[in-house]
Amino acid sequence: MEVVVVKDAREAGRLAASAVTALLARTPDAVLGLATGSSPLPLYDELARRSTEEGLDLSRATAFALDEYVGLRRDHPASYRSVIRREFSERVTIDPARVHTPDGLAGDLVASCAAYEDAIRDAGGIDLQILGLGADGHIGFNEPGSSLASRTRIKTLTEQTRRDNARFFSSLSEVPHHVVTQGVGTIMDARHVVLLAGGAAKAQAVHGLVEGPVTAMCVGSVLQFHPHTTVIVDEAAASALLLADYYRQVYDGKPDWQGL
Ligand SMILES: N[C@@H]1[C@@H](O)[C@H](O)[C@@H](COP(=O)(O)O)O[C@@H]1O
Repeated sequence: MEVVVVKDAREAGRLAASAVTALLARTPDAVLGLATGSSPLPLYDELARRSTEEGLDLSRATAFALDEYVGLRRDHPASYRSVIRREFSERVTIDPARVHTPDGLAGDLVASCAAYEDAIRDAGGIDLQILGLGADGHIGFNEPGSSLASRTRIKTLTEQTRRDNARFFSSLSEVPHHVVTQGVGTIMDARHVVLLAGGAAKAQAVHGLVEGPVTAMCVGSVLQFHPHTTVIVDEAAASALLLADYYRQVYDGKPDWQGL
């Protein structure tokens, strides 16, 4: 696991965008995994800028979102389908037909979760998975106690996560209780994971993820078993890391050609 401490969210976005750009240069038909929440927004801004100003080409890429609320209408501004469209698909050259979001309105949610797993597999698996981090250590919507081998399925949100996400809704009562999320095992299958976290509210979760024991109580800690994870954090989110100076030293001494 590589930990990169950056100055601010913009720098985090630029660094993550460079990983996406390098991947697309090698593999124009790459499969991206997309996260929602506020942490990846500077990344999507930078991808949009590179598309407009530098000709970054996503026309052959495919994307799969991590999660979706159950029962929320598709065109609700807080649905992850809407967020991914607004922040990503409509601002880059990707074919909208190749941008997938779990279906939180499916009549048969269990079958729809299995179909989502099949679609990821049929696309060749995810090359680069963007992740945020919940204050309780969740990735996707895999709340504490999630099976570390889980696949795409229905989960119940904790009240903490509902409160955290209420800012995207007109009131807390509007936040759904249930979601569909890629499982922890699904995320672990991605070939490269780039996790973005910023702000002091994430400091303990970042410490647990990077330095804590691997435990379903901090689901992100399972990434310690992942062969290629890059954790990009700002100073505040890095503030509880015991080995922060060491991570800085490692990154500063890294040759440019290595990339992320
Ligand atoms: N399902 C999303 C997660 O994928 C995201 O990582 C988390 C953190 O969001 P933020 O980046 O806004 O702190 O929020 C939601 O719970």
